Amino acid sequence: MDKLRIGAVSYLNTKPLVYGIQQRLPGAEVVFDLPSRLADQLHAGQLDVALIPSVEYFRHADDYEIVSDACIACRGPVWSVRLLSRVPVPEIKTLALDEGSRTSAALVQVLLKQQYGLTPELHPLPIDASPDTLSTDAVLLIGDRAMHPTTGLYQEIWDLGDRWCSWSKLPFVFAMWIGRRGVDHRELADALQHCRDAGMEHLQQLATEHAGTHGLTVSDCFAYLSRYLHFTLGDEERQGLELYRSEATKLGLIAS
Ligand SMILES: C=C(O[C@@H]1C=C(C(=O)O)C=C[C@H]1O)C(=O)O
Repeated sequence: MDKLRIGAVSYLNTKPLVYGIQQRLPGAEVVFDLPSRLADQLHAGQLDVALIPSVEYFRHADDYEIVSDACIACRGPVWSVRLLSRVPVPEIKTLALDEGSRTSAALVQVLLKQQYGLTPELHPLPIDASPDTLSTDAVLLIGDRAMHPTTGLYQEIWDLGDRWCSWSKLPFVFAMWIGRRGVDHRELADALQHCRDAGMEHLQQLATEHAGTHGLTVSDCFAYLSRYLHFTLGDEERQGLELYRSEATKLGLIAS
């Protein structure tokens, strides 16, 4: 039988979800990449299961199913998903979107439309380009590179987790483990849940191990993993997902 191919996000936020994954799934090949690339690889059949942006699940809901209750979510500020605006937010006309993102790329459009009636012209922010090299009014940044103090001059900085949760009074789910419908994922679901549970029990160790390489203090890294991020898809997270889906659908952002 071919090796099971699993795709996981390469950011710090995923460390607790993949704790001990290779030992728990010795027969699987685990690859790490940007969320947007994982979504494309899963869609192209190059991966069997992947941690992909939640909006991509909605875009292919007929083919996909949620494999595990392990996810990347927040219940308030998330820290690593930010809108940096060089002009007052109501004046944003051009917006660059982080190439790694799909969910937050849609979320920022939902929030700008909802709160200020804005439909900015969109530009890509390539993964290796610094926001300082672009002249758009605003930039959406996600993942590790969104966590650091900014170098440019900004009028406003939004934490998208905070904005969503304050408005909706519901959590926000950025990414989920997704596989193809009709495949028996029970064993894998069990393994992914165990990895998450083990990761949650070792957050202090993970913070100590990864703070330095991410330019964070151990206590900030621990706060990010333990207070900002949430890793379980519960009822409220599902309600948040449904609301996001309907808001994104209204703007035509779900059709793939
Ligand atoms: C909280 C985050 O969630 C991420 C955001 C994603 C998106 O916007 O598509 C996808 C996967 C998650 O890793 C983050 O990366 O900072």
